[in-house]
Amino acid sequence: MIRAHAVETVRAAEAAAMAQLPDGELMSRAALGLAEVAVARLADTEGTTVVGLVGAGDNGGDTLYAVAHLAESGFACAVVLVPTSGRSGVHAAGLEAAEAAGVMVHVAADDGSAAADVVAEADLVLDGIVGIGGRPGLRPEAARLVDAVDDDAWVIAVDLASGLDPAGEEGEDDAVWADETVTFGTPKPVHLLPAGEAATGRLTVVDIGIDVDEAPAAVERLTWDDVVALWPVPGSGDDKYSRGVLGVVAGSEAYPGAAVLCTTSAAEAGVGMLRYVGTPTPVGLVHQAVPEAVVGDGRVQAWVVGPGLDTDADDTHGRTQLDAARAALESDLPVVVDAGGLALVEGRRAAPTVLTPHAGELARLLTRLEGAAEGTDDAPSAGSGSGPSTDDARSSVNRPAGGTAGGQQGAGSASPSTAGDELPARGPGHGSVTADDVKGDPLGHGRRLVALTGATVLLKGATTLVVTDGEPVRSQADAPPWLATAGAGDVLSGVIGALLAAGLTPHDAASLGALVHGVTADRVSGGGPLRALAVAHGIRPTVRDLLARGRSAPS
Ligand SMILES: NC(=O)C1=CN([C@@H]2O[C@H](COP(=O)(O)OP(=O)(O)OC[C@H]3O[C@@H](n4cnc5c(N)ncnc54)[C@H](O)[C@@H]3O)[C@@H](O)[C@H]2O)[C@@H](O)CC1
Ligand SMILES: Nc1ncnc2c1ncn2[C@@H]1O[C@H](COP(=O)(O)OP(=O)(O)O)[C@@H](O)[C@H]1O
Ligand SMILES: [K+]
Repeated sequence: MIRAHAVETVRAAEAAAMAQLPDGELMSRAALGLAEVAVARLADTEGTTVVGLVGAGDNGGDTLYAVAHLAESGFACAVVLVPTSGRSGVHAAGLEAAEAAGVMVHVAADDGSAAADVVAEADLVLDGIVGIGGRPGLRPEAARLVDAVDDDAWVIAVDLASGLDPAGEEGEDDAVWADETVTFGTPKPVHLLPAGEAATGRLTVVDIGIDVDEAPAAVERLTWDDVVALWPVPGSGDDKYSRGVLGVVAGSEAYPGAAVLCTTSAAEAGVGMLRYVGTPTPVGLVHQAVPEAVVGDGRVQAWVVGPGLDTDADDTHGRTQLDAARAALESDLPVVVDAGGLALVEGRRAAPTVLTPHAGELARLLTRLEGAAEGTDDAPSAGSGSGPSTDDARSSVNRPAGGTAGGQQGAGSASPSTAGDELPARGPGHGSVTADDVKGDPLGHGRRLVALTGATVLLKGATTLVVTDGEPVRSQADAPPWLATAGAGDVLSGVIGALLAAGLTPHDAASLGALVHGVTADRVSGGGPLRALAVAHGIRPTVRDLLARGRSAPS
């Protein structure tokens, strides 16, 4: 597991380490580690020239010492001092070390265009403008220098890309876009959260001897090794019931394919037994595609409610299925609620619950529940026409146009959430939340839904966030953009349901499900298009291989 720590935690750990060490030791370790990475990248790129952008704090200090090491190793090195106060504004001892090593020093405040010319010549740029002490955004003098960086230069952000919010909460376009970030001691939240991950580039952690092992993480990311630690592997005393029975209320006459996708992935994830509750068309499809599934209600350990559920159905079969969905939500069993099921959520459930919205669904749910909490009438039901807004141009999440469900051969159409995406944008207004609002602050909006429902909220996207009250946020970015395809969410809900039925906590089931779903998509895609059904069929070999990896790893 990768664990990222909040700035306060890092500063406390640094203070504890510094109390035991000679002055300047931590900075010296940070600078040496940074210089070693820079040397390796210069070798990879056959670069010879280095420029350090140096701000007013210790981030600039790290950079000055690192550039001094690089100059001593024979590279042509310069630094540009960014603060308007010039030399007097930067780390004095670091500047002295750089000059002693023969580094050229340029003061941006004295001659900005000459400094920009120097920056433009560099093969490798060290961004030491600000680190964990930075406020989001770049000042104009810094932004001009950053703009001058050559497109082919390798940009290493020192600790974090300057301009980003270290906490990763606030989105900020005006920031350095790094090829790589060299961070010290431990990753910071910004490195793993959607607001900063893309601008962070490749993440390298340099050990400087601070101890955060016992400190709570702010953000976590499961890795392949966690599959071995968390995946429910049956023992010799198990039977199908003890391994967990999953009930699935999914699919409808309007969207039958979602039932196939969801039950297929639950079966592929190795659930002990599957019960399926649906209307005649998806029942027929599930019989064919997943003969293991038992059709009809019965005792289960967990439910998946909602993929492809038609909450507007008013025929007898549809109403019976909706009754089963509501009964599952009212039960004291763990439930994964996805797509159409989200429209049935009225607030808190006492039992473990995972809500799996994408940005548009989260916007609609918040609008409805917050409207209800305020006693306003601003509470649209699913399918009422208040769909998510158009894509945010800044977002890397290029959701496909809605209504692409025909791409699932033989599986009928996917979930109503997909159809809902075709609906017109709901503009910002009284009490309403838009999909763009959610994309602009995914974590903040996820937390709002957690506060309203007490559930674990899994917010889907290029980076999938799993938010649970009292737990570090889990952030998974394992999938290729090809996974943005109709029905992929139906597959995810089946995997999470299987894990909940086996007894995992909602937080572990959701994040482990997202990891395996994303890794499977990556394998199935192999760099090209994928189908949701192929992802569902890829779950079993992916889990097998991830578990085998653990068995073959040295203890
Ligand atoms: N504390 C420690 O023991 C260690 C700290 N290290 C380095 O020290 C950094 C933290 O240093 P500081 O606390 O001095 O803070 P920073 O160097 O991150 O930044 C603070 C300075 O930047 C200015 N500033 C803030 N936001 C700005 C913005 N948007 N544009 C321009 N200037 C801005 C502030 O006025 C202040 O002068 C870490 O990120 C890391 O690089 C490392 O040397 C490892 C050890
Ligand atoms: N740009 C992207 N990169 C990687 N994965 C993505 C991206 N966009 C969406 N996804 C993933 O694709 C899946 C889409 O699910 P969802 O939107 O619920 O589709 P559907 O409702 O059609 O099943 C989610 O797991 C989501 O995290
Ligand atoms: K930086």
